[in-house]
Amino acid sequence: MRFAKWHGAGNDFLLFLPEDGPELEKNLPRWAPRLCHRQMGIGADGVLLLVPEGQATVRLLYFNRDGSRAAFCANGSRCAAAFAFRRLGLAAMVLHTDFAPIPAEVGQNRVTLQLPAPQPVVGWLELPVGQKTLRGFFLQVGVPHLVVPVSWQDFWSCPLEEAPALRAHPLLGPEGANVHFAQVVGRELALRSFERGVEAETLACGSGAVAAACVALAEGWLSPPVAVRTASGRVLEVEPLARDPWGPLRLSGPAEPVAEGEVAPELLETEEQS
Ligand SMILES: N[C@@H](CCC[C@H](N)C(=O)O)C(=O)O
Repeated sequence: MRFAKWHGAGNDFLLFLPEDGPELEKNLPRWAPRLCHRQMGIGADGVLLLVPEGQATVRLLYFNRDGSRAAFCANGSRCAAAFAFRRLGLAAMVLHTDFAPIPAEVGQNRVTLQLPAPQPVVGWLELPVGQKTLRGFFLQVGVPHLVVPVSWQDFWSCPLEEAPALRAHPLLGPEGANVHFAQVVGRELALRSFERGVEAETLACGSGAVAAACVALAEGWLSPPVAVRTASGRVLEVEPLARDPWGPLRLSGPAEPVAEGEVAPELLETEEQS
């Protein structure tokens, strides 16, 4: 089975077209944990299946590393658009995600997505975690995000101790949320992300970057466009289409190819890996 690996600001993905392998749509929830395993697989944060539907329309299915399906992955969608440009010759397309139809444009070294307004925007919550109470802003950008403002001296190296408890906090409902620690550094928003379905820190989260940028704009921490520096060092740019920080937005950033190859059939045939 043929695969391609790309990363969007360090958030890495395995990409497939239906012709790459048999019954991918049915099998990917089971195969994703094996393919994405960092030591016993190829290694990735998630898997995408691109199903070309019309002239410039691609249905996009996203699976987290643990095999759970998520409605949207912004960095994955940017990588999918760049991959569709390379394999299908599409420079502009609409990606039909489980969240919404997302127009995407592939430029030189950058992919831009046009996103609908975040919804619902729940707002600030006080979340008890152990002996502490943490404040976080809860909203959806296709998938749920909790944005926690911090002021850490060692922002990039500080362990994300509270992240697992926040990610599954009862106040966030049964699905929990992706958790992002955000700090204004100079004119940028520095962001560290702990993702659902990966259950660990990832080097970037595109929809999380959008969520954090909206909070930064609404709270007056920064003005548009917002440069979001991710843990990979790569920067994502978030720009509202109008003045309203809660309206439709544009997200742009790099999407970089890593490898193409064949998945060893044994990887998919072996017993379940943990
Ligand atoms: N990395 C993503 C978000 C992927 C989905 C997320 N892990 C979830 O299950 O909610 C992005 O770039 O948006």
